[in-house]
Amino acid sequence: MASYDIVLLDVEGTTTPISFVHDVLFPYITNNVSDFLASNWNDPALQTHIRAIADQANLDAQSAISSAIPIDLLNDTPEEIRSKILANIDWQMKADRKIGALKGLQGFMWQTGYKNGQLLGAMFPDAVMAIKRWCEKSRSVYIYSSGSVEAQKLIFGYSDHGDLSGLLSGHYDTKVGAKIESQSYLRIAGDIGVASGRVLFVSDNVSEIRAASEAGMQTVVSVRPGNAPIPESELGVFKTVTDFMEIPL
Ligand SMILES: CSCCC(=O)C(=O)COP(=O)(O)O
Ligand SMILES: [Mg+2]
Repeated sequence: MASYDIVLLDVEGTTTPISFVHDVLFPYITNNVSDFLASNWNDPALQTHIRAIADQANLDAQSAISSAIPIDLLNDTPEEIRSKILANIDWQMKADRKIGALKGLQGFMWQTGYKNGQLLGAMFPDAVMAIKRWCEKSRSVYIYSSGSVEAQKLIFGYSDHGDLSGLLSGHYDTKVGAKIESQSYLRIAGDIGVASGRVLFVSDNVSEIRAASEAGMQTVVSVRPGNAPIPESELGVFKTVTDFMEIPL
């Protein structure tokens, strides 16, 4: 592996167990969303997320996605809107959809859970050790996740290893582009102001790794308990680690 200046990390399956996302973060949403919408309906910040979910639902309905029900924010009653939004969140979460509107609402809701102590972001200990070592050795660490920037700041800010936010130089979510498109990685390198070859991207998802590699980034696949197995056709194509401290500096 060549030297690198920037480390770009995925979250779920990389710094954080998939089980934490699926068994803690997602149930927090499904268990609380109905009450949360009822209690906070008139909050302008919530209404911004509602509009984004409705816009996405209308796009999905136009694209004939079978579970999508159009939401008419001007003519539906508030009760109709609320119940359609709840149905929409339910199917999107069951499908584990990595789409900006849903991820935005999730991050907004998790804020309450982290701040009141119900949620504590789970980190693999070796990921935290490696992030600290990279910072000590003058590498800058950035995050790129399907989770919203707000959700990323929360999981690292309220982590089971304390507040890690000071170790991170920046965050990207899918506003910069889809994680399986190489253009997204070129945009991130451009935004940081570095040649893509000076960036090391670590993720559990081989399609993301392939896209980053096509953009010229160096890559490592994160192999963690509970992650999806690497497809047989991809075995041996990319460097893999089970512990971040194995990644050379
Ligand atoms: C970053 S906070 C919650 C995780 C999440 O919702 C998610 O979709 C993570 O996807 P990733 O791109 O980090 O695998
Ligand atoms: Mg991931």
